[in-house]
Amino acid sequence: MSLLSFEPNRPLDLIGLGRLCVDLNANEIHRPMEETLSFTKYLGGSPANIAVASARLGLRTGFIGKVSNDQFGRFIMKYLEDTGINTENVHVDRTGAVTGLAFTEIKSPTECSILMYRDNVADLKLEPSEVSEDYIASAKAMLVSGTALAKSPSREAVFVALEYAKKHNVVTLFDIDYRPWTWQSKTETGVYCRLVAEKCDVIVGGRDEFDLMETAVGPLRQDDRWTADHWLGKGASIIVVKRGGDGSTAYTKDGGEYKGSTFPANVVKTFGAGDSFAGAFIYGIMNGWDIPRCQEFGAASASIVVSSHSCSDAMPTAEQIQARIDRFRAEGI
Ligand SMILES: Nc1ncnc2c1ncn2[C@@H]1O[C@H](COP(=O)(O)OP(=O)(O)O)[C@@H](O)[C@H]1O
Ligand SMILES: O=C(O)C[C@@H](O)[C@H](O)C(=O)COP(=O)(O)O
Repeated sequence: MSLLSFEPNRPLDLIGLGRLCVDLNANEIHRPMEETLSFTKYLGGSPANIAVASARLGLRTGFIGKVSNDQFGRFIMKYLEDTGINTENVHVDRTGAVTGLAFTEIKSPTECSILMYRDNVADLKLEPSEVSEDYIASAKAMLVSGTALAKSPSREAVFVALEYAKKHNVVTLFDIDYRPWTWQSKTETGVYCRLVAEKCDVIVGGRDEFDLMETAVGPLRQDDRWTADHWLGKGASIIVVKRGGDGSTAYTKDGGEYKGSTFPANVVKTFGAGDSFAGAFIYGIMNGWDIPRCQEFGAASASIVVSSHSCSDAMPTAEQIQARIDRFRAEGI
């Protein structure tokens, strides 16, 4: 029995839904933000990064979202198009909303932080009526980012998209993607993420993100097995708990439990690990690989991205990831 069943003959493999933003990554690394003078601009936003990863890996990728009607919005649209991501369901805001910005501080390979500017952002203005049922029906899988639930109308747009996905047998993937900015409280986050998690086939998150969903309604357990059993019991097929440099554990509805390790990296910064891991992991499951191979591919991709300055630009091709795996097998580095 396969864990997930992807409809054949759909024009798109994967659709991402959520924020399309801009990352401004500090050029002078190993300095606090206060002393940083210049930044390099990249496409950003977790689901956007995952869509780029997916397209680089050769999946036919589309996106549902909204960008600002300004230079940043046009930069994002062009980047998506240049990367081969279908933008048919990406709307342009007409209300004067802005692009969300993520300034990144790279103090050391282990001390990285993000400062987000997310007031009146275009991505959260996505209206339910702007989500195309036909577009969703044209894909095999849809990835939803938890941050898209932070405010209405984007929140309702996510639920509408999930209804369409269910109706058309589109496999649903949920990246909890907790970003404290734009949420009112952790309880609000946990409650809405729970409502989405119980509708999804695959749930990916850090231990702290699963904690957030659990503590909204119960005690702090921090028990991966409990977490997995809970969400598998609600109907999910695959749960992945990520633990940074300690790797990941995946649990499957057929009773599987798989520990995924990491690859050595010359870490420049730690952000981007999760998005690259998710993109490559999804590529693996869409190719019908077993879970340990998907985790290995995800971890190898993450080791490449954390060794680079950007997230989106650094997303590797399948050949680059395979070369990373081969090198590790041959040389142990
Ligand atoms: N310092 C690191 N070195 C090598 N691989 C890493 C490192 N940090 C994370 N990874 C890889 O990326 C995956 C996801 O990382 P994680 O930090 O948990 O996600 P997120 O960025 O969403 O918080 C990990 O399971 C691991 O495979
Ligand atoms: O998600 C954002 O809006 C910012 C990202 O583009 C950013 O670079 C990042 O934090 C990546 O997230 P991660 O992969 O979960 O570390």
